Amino acid sequence: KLRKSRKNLPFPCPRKLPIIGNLHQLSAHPHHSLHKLSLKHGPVMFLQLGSVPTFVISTADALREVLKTNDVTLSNRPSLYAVKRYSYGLLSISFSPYGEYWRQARKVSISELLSVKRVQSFHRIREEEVANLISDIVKACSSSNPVNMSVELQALSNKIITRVTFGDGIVAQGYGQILEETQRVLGGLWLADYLPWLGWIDALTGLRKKLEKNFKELDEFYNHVIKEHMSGGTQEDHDPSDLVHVLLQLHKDPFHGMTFSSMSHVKGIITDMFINGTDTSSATLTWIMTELMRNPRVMAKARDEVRKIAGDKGKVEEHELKDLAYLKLVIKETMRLRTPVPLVFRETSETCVIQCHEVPAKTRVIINARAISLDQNTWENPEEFYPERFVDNNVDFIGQDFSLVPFGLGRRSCPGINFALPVVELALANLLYCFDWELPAGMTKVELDVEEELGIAVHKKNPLVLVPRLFHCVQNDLS
Ligand code: HEM
Repeated sequence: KLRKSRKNLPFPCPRKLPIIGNLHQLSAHPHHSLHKLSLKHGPVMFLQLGSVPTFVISTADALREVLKTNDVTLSNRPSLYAVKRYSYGLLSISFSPYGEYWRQARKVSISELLSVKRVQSFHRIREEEVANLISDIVKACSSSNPVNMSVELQALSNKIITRVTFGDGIVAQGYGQILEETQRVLGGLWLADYLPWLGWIDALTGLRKKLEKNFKELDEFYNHVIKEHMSGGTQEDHDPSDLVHVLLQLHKDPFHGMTFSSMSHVKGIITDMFINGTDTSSATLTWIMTELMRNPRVMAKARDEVRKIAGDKGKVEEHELKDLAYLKLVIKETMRLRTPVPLVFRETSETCVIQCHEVPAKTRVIINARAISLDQNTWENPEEFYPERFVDNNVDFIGQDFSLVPFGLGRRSCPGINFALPVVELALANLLYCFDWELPAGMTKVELDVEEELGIAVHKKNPLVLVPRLFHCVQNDLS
């Protein structure tokens, strides 16, 4: 029986405070707080985050039940203040509302920017950047210095995504700081997103000014890149074609030009690539190294596999990745236990029915991917890092059975999975092949305090610092 919609929806809901609702119950790690609340209030709970009505879904069964009848309605995204600006008025794939523009932009991006063939064309960039990373670490080996792996891994994924997106000529011109600031501003807490009527405080605290300054710099950077590409400045070295080059071709194409009709459309998609493609891969790699340090048995097994496959030739090459079965299990298990994007944000596009109750349009929906990975009803000993759990369990990354959703699921699932995995696999395989890893003197276990930016786990204040020991098959002078 369908019950009428109400201001306070009749779902389990933790106690609210006036004005801020349930905001005070979220810690610096919202996915942890939400997980804890869900254990008490149930797998589908209703929160009032400021003035934003929000559903939180925390188990595979609940996700299956809710999406069974609401897959399309829940394929919308909330439009957040900073996101609107950086996506040139919601023209990115990630943030555009569910509808014709999103459908076309996503379809074309999957076939032209993130296809297996396109990703394959960037193998030289991946191999060069992984070789640079290894060579930096080799230098640290000779001086016995510890290495800040969080910084190294973030630099690796930044360099790869920047070269792939903007082309080689651009990297040297040092725009990294602008892009880093963009990520910081996007990750900030915007009152306007939770209490719109208090949004003016974002102006008082200087957040809006920061955004406008950074957006102007970013836009100038994009204009510069686009001008260089149009004038052929960086086009001569276009093997492979970088993503800006491909987007400009699509913009000129009479057929696709309808989708990418203005430069703002092109810029919206560029933002998609580097915002989604950087911290996600580096967070994954940092978590994998963390879990391997905590689990020496798994570290030894993964390292032995890699060294057996690559033999004594001094490095692992991309064509060998397909043979690294255990390494893939390690990655999958890390994405389960340490889900790098723990919260997936959606919004209802129209009124829908959830558990027999009418839910209005524009209700925010948070899928707690981390909580789903820790659900006792789905996973045996869910807190244990045990890659072998996937040996006889074919559950995939892409959420088809709802129990593992690190890349989201359904229509809005991550289209960058084929881009991300070769980066993660190649970097990890070489880190394990080239070095034995130890904790710095005096440290007995790995402690990582993880912060979140944009919902992505990052490790900046308390980075992962490790001491590498060179494997004898690797030359100690790679230069
Ligand atoms: C380990 C790396 C990555 C992880 C864990 C990850 C995770 C995610 C998640 C959880 C979502 C939301 C999905 C949903 O709503 O169901 C998403 C969306 C998205 N990701 Fe990724 N991602 C990764 C890498 C990448 C890369 C490398 C790119 C592109 C270069 C990318 C591009 C996107 C885009 C464009 C969307 C928005 C899709 C849409 O709204 O239709 N991602 N990603």
